[in-house]
Amino acid sequence: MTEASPDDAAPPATRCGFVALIGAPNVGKSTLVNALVGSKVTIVSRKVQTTRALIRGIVVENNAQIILVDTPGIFAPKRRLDRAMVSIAWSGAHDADLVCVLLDAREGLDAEADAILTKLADVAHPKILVINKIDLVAREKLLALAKAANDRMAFAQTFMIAALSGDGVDDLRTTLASMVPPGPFHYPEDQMSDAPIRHLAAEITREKIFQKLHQELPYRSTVETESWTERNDKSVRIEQTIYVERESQRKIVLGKAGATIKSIGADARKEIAEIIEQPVHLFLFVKVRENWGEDPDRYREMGLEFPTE
Ligand SMILES: Nc1nc2c(ncn2[C@@H]2O[C@H](COP(=O)(O)OP(=O)(O)OP(=O)(O)O)[C@@H](O)[C@H]2O)c(=O)[nH]1
Repeated sequence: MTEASPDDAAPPATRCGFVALIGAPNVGKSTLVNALVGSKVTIVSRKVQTTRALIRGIVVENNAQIILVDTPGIFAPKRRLDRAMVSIAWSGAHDADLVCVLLDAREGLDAEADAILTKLADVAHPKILVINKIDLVAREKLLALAKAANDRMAFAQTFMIAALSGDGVDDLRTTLASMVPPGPFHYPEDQMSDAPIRHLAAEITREKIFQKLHQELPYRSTVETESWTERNDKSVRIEQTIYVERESQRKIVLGKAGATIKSIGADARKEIAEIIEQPVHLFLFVKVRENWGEDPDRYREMGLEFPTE
């Protein structure tokens, strides 16, 4: 009879860690989170700075749980809201086990990328260079960019990917899984995102406002889920408020005879219903709140600290 070695009895070794994605606005962080997770967890938009709060995607790969911290694009902060976004981005980088630095293959080491690399010198965690949007540039240019970035800063690894098509994303996922530290999973295995579903539903409505209104306005609006009621027939009644800063903006969101808000609501309802796999009744209200950008409560709702400076 052979005796079982202690190893046979031990559970399989797991790994778990936080990976911060850092990069200039529009570099493709949200697209990458979605590609790594394999399901839509954060909103993606052609406009810059759509990601306000710290939304995580969670990936399980080869006995490892990778918790992705999708930070807002880093940029020179002027308004209070912008400063809150920048400060949360950097706290994400310092708290994470690994940092993925994203560069846009087309933009290369432009002023924004350069500022990020300078700031990253203070972050002690291993850094991985991810050059995204490789579908848009020639191979020689990519190699030159990889070299220039590595000359500038020591990266543990360099990846060239196209987050949109998924090219190179599997390799990156496998590498991240091997690099996060050993430890138990922080979240149940089937969880994709810890963004509360109410928050995700508000993000979806905000995404629809972006899509319908191609102007400055969406940056001046915020959406909150006020109530979420499960009904006996398995449907959900959701009430959301869209805050804008001025009456003129409220009129734009409503549209002629309410046409714009109706169409925003119809699109948002459909997508929320698909995600929660339940019928949804969505009620949208538009309220004017002057200077909501200076109201601490609105920040709390978005999961941001209110900067006091
Ligand atoms: N051609 C191409 N476009 C991409 C790729 N990845 C992302 N994009 C596009 O780049 C734009 C910005 O992507 P996002 O994922 O919203 O960028 P982000 O960095 O999260 O932006 P912020 O939230 O504003 O910081 C979108 O139009 C994407 O479709 C890629 O691999 N190739």
